[in-house]
Amino acid sequence: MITVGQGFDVHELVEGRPCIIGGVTIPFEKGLMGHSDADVLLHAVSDAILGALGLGDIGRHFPDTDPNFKDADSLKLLEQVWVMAKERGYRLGNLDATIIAQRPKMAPYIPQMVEIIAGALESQPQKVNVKATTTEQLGFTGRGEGIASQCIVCLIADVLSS
Ligand SMILES: Nc1ccn([C@@H]2O[C@H](COP(=O)(O)O)[C@@H](O)[C@H]2O)c(=O)n1
Ligand SMILES: C[C@@]1(CO)OP(=O)(O)OP(=O)(O)OC[C@H]1O
Repeated sequence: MITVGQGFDVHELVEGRPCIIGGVTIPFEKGLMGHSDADVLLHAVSDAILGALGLGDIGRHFPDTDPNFKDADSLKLLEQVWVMAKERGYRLGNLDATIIAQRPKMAPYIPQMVEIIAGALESQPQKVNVKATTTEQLGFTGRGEGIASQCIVCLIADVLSS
């Protein structure tokens, strides 16, 4: 059986916060604002998996009103989401994600992001694709006010036929 899900997230870029994307701390003059560490890519990945499972979104499972998730490591949240997928018998088919940011340049950090996401999903890096695009200086991402990410995921459950 195959199920697919998609995720989308946005976080504001502000001064005085670390810029953590895909589990990688990227040297940059600004960072992402959020209740958690605001890892916009891992949030989109988590939402895509939860969508594929029909389980809502990360805000439902990890509310931003809960002090337990203040400055939470989004990789740990993704690992908890992955437990939900495994409990239902799923493994990763493939995942494709896009980071939408004018700056910083993501390309040097993408291989590390892929390794981190594949590790969290107990899968091979070949099944995880992460890419980046600017918006040609248009819109809130183009003005550097925030960073967005989107992700689509395919999960597979092997069912025995009789
Ligand atoms: N924050 C970003 C945005 C883009 N890239 C890479 O640059 C290439 C060109 O981007 P365009 O928006 O002009 O298509 C793109 O292929 C990305 O690989 C990046 O590293 N970081
Ligand atoms: C992750 C959570 C929880 O700390 O907080 P934020 O970092 O604000 O992120 P958001 O993308 O709004 O998603 C859900 C939240 O509940």
